[in-house]
Amino acid sequence: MAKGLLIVLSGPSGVGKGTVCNELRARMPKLVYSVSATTRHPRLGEENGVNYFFKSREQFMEMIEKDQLLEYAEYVGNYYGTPRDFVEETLESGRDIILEIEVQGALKVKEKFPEGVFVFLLPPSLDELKDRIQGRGTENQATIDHRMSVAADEMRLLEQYDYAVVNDEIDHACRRIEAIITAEHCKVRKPADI
Ligand SMILES: Nc1ncnc2c1ncn2[C@@H]1O[C@H](COP(=O)(O)OP(=O)(O)OP(=O)(O)O)[C@@H](O)[C@H]1O
Ligand SMILES: Nc1nc2c(ncn2[C@@H]2O[C@H](COP(=O)(O)O)[C@@H](O)[C@H]2O)c(=O)[nH]1
Repeated sequence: MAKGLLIVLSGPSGVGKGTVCNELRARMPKLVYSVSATTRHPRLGEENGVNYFFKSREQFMEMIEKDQLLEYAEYVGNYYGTPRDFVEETLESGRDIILEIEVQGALKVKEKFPEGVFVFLLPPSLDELKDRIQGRGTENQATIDHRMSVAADEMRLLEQYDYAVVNDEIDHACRRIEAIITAEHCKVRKPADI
């Protein structure tokens, strides 16, 4: 059986990765979502095992030591990582999986899975990015400033991705990503790629 596609959706904080990913999952019910582990505290309404697996630092370090993470990164004071087994089992079963992760982690995934599909989500402008992260109202000003300060560096890594999608309107961004996934499924795979 052919393996599933590993799709990595990345981009700066506040660009709309979570929003676009939720909409994509509604449109593509067979698309599996990778729930990450994090040491960040839950936001209002976030549920353990649904939005994230919320871990203490000690628990997260144990996951690293036991090699349970496909990748992990420290981002603005917290650790985030992708549980390995779930991703590998999903791909083996022929289903597509989407990872919604920041750029350092995405590039580590690329080293391990160069055949993955790496999509960078861009804001229409930096002002709009700031408005979105501020408008979400989930972080304090210091955290927003910190996240914005790393956004410019993150966007410089765009050229390492396969696709760039501007999240101007959610519907447009989703249509573009759906088209990318469809095209990737139609791609002729050379023996060296398999
Ligand atoms: N196309 C869009 N137009 C206007 N607002 C948007 C759009 N996409 C997302 N938003 C809004 O921008 C804010 C940030 O979106 P979201 O939380 O999905 O970003 P994110 O990239 O997942 O952020 P983080 O990396 O910090 O988790 C939310 O309030 C969301 O409703
Ligand atoms: N490298 C990883 N980054 C991840 C993972 N899960 C989420 N993220 C990214 O972290 C930032 C901050 O997330 P937030 O929920 O605190 O706003 C954002 O860019 C996420 O996409 C992961 O497993 N690995």
